[in-house]
Amino acid sequence: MDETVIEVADLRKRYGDLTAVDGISFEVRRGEVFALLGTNGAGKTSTIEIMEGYLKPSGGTVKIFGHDPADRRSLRSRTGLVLQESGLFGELTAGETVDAWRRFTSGARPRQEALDLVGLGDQAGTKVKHMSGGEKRKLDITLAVLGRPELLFLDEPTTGLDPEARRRVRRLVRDLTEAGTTVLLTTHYLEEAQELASRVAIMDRGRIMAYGTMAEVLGRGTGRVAFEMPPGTDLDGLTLGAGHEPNVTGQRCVIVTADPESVAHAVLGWAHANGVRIAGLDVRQATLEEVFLDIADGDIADGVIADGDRQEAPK
Ligand SMILES: Nc1ncnc2c1ncn2[C@@H]1O[C@H](COP(=O)(O)OP(=O)(O)OP(=O)(O)O)[C@@H](O)[C@H]1O
Repeated sequence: MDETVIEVADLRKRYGDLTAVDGISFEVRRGEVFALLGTNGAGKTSTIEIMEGYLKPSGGTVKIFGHDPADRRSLRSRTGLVLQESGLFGELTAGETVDAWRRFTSGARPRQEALDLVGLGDQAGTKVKHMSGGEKRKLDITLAVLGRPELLFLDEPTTGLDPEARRRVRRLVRDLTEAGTTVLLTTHYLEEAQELASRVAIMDRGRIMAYGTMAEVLGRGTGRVAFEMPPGTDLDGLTLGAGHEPNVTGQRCVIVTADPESVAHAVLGWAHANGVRIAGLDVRQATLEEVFLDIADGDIADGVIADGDRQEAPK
């Protein structure tokens, strides 16, 4: 199924003279985790707040399930939000908080099930004001998924959580998407985005600099293929595409490439055909963090990334 849940077209947001969002376009499809990433001040929060219906765009359009996000009434029961700043009441316990939200959430999960989802099962009786920052974050997530939303906005959901709690949230996100929930995720933990997201947009200074499937975006960075070979091996027969120069130090050969899988195939074919025994073959794709840093450093500047069969140049 390839149904569009969020459609953003030529979106702009200006604050006085400052252009925070500079004509961006992307779409989020049903059942995927879409990561919206970016440098500080890139315009992510502005974009998300427009998608959530809290902020008016200066130009362009956003559609959520085909509706204007400002039409909160049509969307409230279908979307869940985890905002950066939570609005919990200190005097209520975790259980009372869930009960209060259950009253105006149709089809809400039972209290215990909701608290167990994020590992707060033992803390139903703890007052919010006595909870740690991470525990409050977990409660925010509980409330966001209470009504089993079709679309979940997770704005830095794991900030302040310990590694075990972050793992639990990752598992929860995977379970939710397996059950058909669409997730729009922002995070500064790029490993987390790489693990969870099927598609990604990376923003810098109001524009989208990289957009596509995770594999397409990772393909923009530089990976490498490295291996050991017997002394005196002749590399002449190893045919690699343009721009791929083997770098040999002693018995070790390193090839820097944006397409490590194709290069590894070529190396294995060459070794097999020439009876060369190679060892320690190491094929490494760029990480999302490396691609992100290239963008932040201005090394990826044109920003045109294929988005599967729908080729689109992000504006
Ligand atoms: N209400 C506002 N009035 C004026 N400028 C604003 C306002 N909100 C955001 N900005 C500016 O717009 C730009 C984009 O901000 P935004 O919060 O959308 O970025 P961000 O990508 O979420 O950043 P971060 O990762 O640091 O949270 C920044 O330069 C910010 O200072």
